Amino acid sequence: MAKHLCGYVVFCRKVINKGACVANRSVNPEQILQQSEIIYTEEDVRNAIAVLAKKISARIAGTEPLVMCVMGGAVVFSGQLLPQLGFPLEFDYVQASRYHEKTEGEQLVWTVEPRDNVRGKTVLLLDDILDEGQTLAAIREKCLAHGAAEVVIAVLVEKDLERVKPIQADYVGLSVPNRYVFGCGMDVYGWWRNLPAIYALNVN
Ligand SMILES: O=P(O)(O)OC[C@H]1O[C@H](OP(=O)(O)OP(=O)(O)O)[C@H](O)[C@@H]1O
Ligand SMILES: Nc1nc2[nH]cnc2c(=O)[nH]1
Repeated sequence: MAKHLCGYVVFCRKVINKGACVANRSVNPEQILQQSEIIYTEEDVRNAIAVLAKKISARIAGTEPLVMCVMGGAVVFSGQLLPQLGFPLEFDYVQASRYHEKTEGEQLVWTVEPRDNVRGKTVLLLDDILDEGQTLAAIREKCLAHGAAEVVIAVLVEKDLERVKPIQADYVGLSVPNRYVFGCGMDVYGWWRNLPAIYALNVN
């Protein structure tokens, strides 16, 4: 059975809790963009992903990994990285959210959890951003609880918080300052995941 979920059509997966995927209409997305600052260009992002693809390939080519996209933020990163991984792999996704179109994290809400296809596999988790680390720590734990042999984590960006996090990524494309960032899959109040560059929100 097909379900419509946040613009994606999802076949035959149990949807635990339909996440809030509606953009905040009380903000003006054009104004937000004008008031923000570009911190990485499209070319910076492309170069960073090419470097990540080489490093990841050197580590997991030959393991026939299960690559898991953390929806929805990692959709752009996954889409750009996957064609550069030149070895056999399987693909799946999970969905968990704790920002809910806001700029501060709250409790993690699961929409699609990892399932038994992770058993015995090298799982490559792809996410757009590692910020406080709570999201990826929870996903990794569930993958291991379902019997994953190992979990390798790659993120497009990591936020520099200057404090210890509950999880470390194995591969980080770009480092971002401690500001709310968007573009390349990352939203700002539910908008602008489609931007090819990375921006930082200016707070007045
Ligand atoms: O390291 P953390 O502080 O836990 O934050 C990182 C998470 O935040 C974002 O997801 P979000 O909750 O915004 O959901 P989304 O993927 O739907 O944007 C992002 O995609 C990461 O998964
Ligand atoms: N879009 C976006 N999502 C996040 N999730 C955690 N931190 C961030 C951030 O800075 N930007």
